[in-house]
Amino acid sequence: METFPGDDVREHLLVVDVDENACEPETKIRVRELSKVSEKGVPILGKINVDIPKGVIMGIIGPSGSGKSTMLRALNRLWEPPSATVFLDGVDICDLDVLALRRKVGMLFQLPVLFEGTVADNIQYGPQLRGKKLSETEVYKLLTLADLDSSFYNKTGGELSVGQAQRVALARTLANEPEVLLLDEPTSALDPISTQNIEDVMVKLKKNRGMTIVMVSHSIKQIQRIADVVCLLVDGEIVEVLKPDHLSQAKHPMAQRFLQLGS
Ligand SMILES: Nc1ncnc2c1ncn2[C@@H]1O[C@H](COP(=O)(O)OP(=O)(O)OP(=O)(O)O)[C@@H](O)[C@H]1O
Repeated sequence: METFPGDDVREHLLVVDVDENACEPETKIRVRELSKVSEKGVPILGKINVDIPKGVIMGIIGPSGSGKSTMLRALNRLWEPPSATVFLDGVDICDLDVLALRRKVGMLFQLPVLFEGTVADNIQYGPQLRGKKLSETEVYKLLTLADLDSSFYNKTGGELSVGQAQRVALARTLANEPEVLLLDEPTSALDPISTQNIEDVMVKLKKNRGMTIVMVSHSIKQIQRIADVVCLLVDGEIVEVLKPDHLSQAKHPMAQRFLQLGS
């Protein structure tokens, strides 16, 4: 069996078998002893260990300032993690070309920022950087995948609602054919219908494409709707990894308080 630095912590790992019939689900992202200390010496992340199985939606929840975004950003090197702490398909992500990594591990933020030009220009941008020109049909397919109809093709950012812009940002990310999607509170600025649209797309991407999705959310209800597994972060440490319907069994006192107050 392949071993990784920090694998001696494996027995302490909080691991959930997402599919109870599977012996050991394939790990897409492996995090080992990931720590971060601020420039002033304040601990932000403390020796995080987690295995993210392939083809699941993992929700990350926790109180404000607990390190959720920092952890997420380490997974595609928006924050550069120390070497040998984050592995994609068993390869240290610090050894990968950073742009190639970010194509494989795409990210969507809380507020979508579209480039100038049309929706189609935005969607074609990533592949174009690699010398690939997406055809009109390919752009339409990506629009459909992000739950947008063909009328959006020639619209500009200024003509879109935040929810529509978020779906364009999603289509733009999907144009790079990522294997993993990182989502940092992707629906916190959206109305309930736009939220549901995005959630539906996530579930379809997992089901139809086997996509691995890691989503930071402040909404416990959202996590319960779409996540297969939940990672609970408190003060820079993972205190629980649970199935969403087992959240009420979280033992950590801060976790319990957070869950009681959460919506
Ligand atoms: N570059 C940095 N330098 C100093 N402190 C930082 C830096 N990045 C993050 N922090 C601090 O680290 C802690 C964790 O931040 P992070 O944004 O990861 O938390 P979070 O759980 O995502 O919070 P929120 O839910 O409010 O978005 C916070 O106290 C934040 O102020």
